Amino acid sequence: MDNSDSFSQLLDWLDLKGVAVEPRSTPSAARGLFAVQRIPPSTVLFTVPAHRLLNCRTLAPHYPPGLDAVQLIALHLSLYRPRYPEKSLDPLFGPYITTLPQDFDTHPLTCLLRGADIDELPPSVGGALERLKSRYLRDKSTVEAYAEKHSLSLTCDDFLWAWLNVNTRCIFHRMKRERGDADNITLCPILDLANHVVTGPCMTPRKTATEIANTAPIARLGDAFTLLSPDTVTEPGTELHLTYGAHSNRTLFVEYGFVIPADGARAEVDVQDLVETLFSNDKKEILEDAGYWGDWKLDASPAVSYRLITALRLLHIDSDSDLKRWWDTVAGLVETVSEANERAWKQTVNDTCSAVITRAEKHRTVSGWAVNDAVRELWAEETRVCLSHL
Ligand SMILES: C[S@@+](CC[C@H](N)C(=O)[O-])C[C@H]1O[C@@H](n2cnc3c(N)ncnc32)[C@H](O)[C@@H]1O
Repeated sequence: MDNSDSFSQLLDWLDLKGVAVEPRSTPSAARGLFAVQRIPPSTVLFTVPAHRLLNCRTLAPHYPPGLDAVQLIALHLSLYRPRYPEKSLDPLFGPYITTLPQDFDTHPLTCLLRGADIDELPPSVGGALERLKSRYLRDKSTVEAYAEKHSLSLTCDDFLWAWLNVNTRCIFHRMKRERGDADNITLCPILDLANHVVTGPCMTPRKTATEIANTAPIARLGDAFTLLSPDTVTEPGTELHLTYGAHSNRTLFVEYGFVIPADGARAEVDVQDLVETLFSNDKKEILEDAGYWGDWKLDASPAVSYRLITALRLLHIDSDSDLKRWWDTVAGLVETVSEANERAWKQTVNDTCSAVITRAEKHRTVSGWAVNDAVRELWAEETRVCLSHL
């Protein structure tokens, strides 16, 4: 939003006056939301009426059926992407769409699609980014087929911009009867200018009546969205944050394109790619049957995830009687298989940590990603976590 008028036009469109927050530039996150006055604890910052939220209910009346919420919102945004410095021509949500980021050139998905080398990322990060790319390509092909059927004109570049807006800016909002429905999302003006923090004072959405009743909204367009200030006093000039979730840096990087520096991050390493090669097919099948295949992590506390311990205990079993004891550990009937087995899996953790550190050493220089610093931090985090285990 280069044009400082855009925010006041947004407030006019939302029919909001005296809002105690405004967007300002930040050194590391483009824009953020800042207090313009002293704000008492847990104060209503603003309420966005249901018809100004961009979601499956507010868009459904304007499109034939056939798309899920992500696809529908992304389609709508891509049809009305502003040609900066021109405003969005959308008669429905133009003043809001005009405030969206101009591009996502530094987002890892954009870098990957433009040819960045996935091997420069830690393997678990690369795997997560490949999965994000698959989600994107699936949505893109669904929306392209829909657009062709309904004679709508789309470009790839605009769809990527739109899809990344949805992926990085949507928030949970109850739209459907089931709480777990993936369509329970919305874009919400103003709120989507808030950056993420892990801990500390945070704004929170006020629970809607629908959410409290645990049902679908009664109103056709769903509920309004009210944002509350943190539960402590906010001084003027302070940045107001949201917490996007208890995400690892891997998830923050892949989904949102940033990482939290060492001291604030929930540091963890996923060692599946190194550990899975150690297993025979038979043992892999046992782990799959037991529900313990994959999602094997270490953190810097230093802790080894229970899933990884369980898998490594099985790795070091070579008799039927020990296998029976292993099943007993899974069932919670005994604590361990044997002392020797405990020593063996701990040694495998050590060996794995050494391998992770050696691998990270080889990736000191990274060049292909617009967010090279973030990539370096991901490698450094792998080293830190693994050193804490040695
Ligand atoms: C919901 S938007 C927040 C507003 C955004 N900064 C803007 O300028 O429009 C989410 C995006 O903000 C950035 N972001 C959020 N929290 C951040 C943080 N703690 N550090 C760096 N960037 C952050 C990331 O680019 C993320 O994809």
